[in-house]
Order: sequence, then C-alpha cells, then structure tokens
Amino acid sequence: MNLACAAATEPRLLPDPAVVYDENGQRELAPHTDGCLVSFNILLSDPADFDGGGTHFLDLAPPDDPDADPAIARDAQARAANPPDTGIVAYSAQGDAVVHSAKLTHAARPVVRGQRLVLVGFADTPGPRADQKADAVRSVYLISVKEGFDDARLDDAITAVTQAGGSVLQRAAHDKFKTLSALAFVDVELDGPVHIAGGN
Ligand SMILES: O=C(O)CCC(=O)C(=O)O
Ligand SMILES: [Fe+2]
Repeated sequence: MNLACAAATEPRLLPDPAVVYDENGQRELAPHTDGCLVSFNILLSDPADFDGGGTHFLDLAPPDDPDADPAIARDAQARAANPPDTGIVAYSAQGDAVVHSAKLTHAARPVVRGQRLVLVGFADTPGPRADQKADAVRSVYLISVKEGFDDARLDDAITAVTQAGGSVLQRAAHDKFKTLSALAFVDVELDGPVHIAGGN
C-alpha cells in the first residue's frame, strides 16, 4: 500500500485530518509507505487513555542502547505486552512528534483499549517526483508543544528556525488538547525516524 500524495510545486504540507484509532473502530493501520517525502505524526491523546498503538517501523533494527531514546525505552515495556515480530515501535508521549522518511515501511500498531488520536501530516518538496530527488531532500523539523508550553515559546522556536534558514509551513493549535504545533523545513538530512518531544 502506498498512500498517495500529489507532487508539490513548492515546499508544502499536504493536508490530512487527525486520525483516530479506537478499540471498537479502526484499531490499526497496515504496513505501508506514504507517497511523499517526509511524514510525521503527533500524539494528541494522553497515553494513559489507550493501550497498544504506536508507530511501527518494520525494517529498522532496535538500537543497541534502548535508553538512548526515551520513545524506544518506552517501547521495551509495550513490546512485552504486544510484541511485533520485527522492527521498532515509537511510543510517543502526548505532544511528541515522530518524523520519518515516507519511504520507510511503517504501520500503526493495534489499539487494544481506548482511543488514540494522532495528527498525521505529509510533506513534499518542489519537483516532479519526490522519489527521484533524494539528493535534494530537505528534512522537516516539527515543533510540537503541549499544554503548558506557551505561545511565546512557540514563537521563539519559529524565529530560531527561520533565522537558521528554514521556512515555517504551518502553525496549528488543537484546542481540545491545548496542543500547538508548527512545521518547518530546515536543511538537515533525515536518516531515520526522529522523535521530537513536546514542550515540558
Ligand atoms: O498512526 C500512526 O502511528 C501512523 C499513521 C500513518 O502512517 C499514516 O496515516 O500514514
Ligand atoms: Fe503512513
């Protein structure tokens, strides 16, 4: 499966609504790649509100030091309850973003209790075909902040990104979860999934 994204004529964020996984509805998403350059998801729910879930990267080897990345460390507990056969699973805290190449095979693990709400987005860069211009890739830096992280700090973060030569594509507020986020392009290579912690 390849989720289609239209080719972009300028750097842009491709719209997608928040996705809900529910123990009684759509519980999971099968392994796939996304048809754009870079994908991201932000966990809007409180992780206490559901069991299971998480973004599964089927072809990645677990890191040697699981404590190196808090999202992977959380994975160690969850794996014991619901282990996938291969790969790693990113279990985000509320407000965390997982940013990854759209070409990495990934899936959403089944939710077995409650509801998991994520904001999913796809980003593309100029040109006819994203998959023909890997050398030109500019990666996304996602600023995701949650309740308690005030608007002024998001402004400061956006200013820092623009001063570093990046361009901010979108700024969004999610009232229900009091979550703020902004998506910016910066000139940094992305060589695997990146977890960006929400403001604490
Ligand atoms: O829910 C997730 O963790 C991943 C969602 C996803 O891959 C997608 O919507 O394309
Ligand atoms: Fe996806």
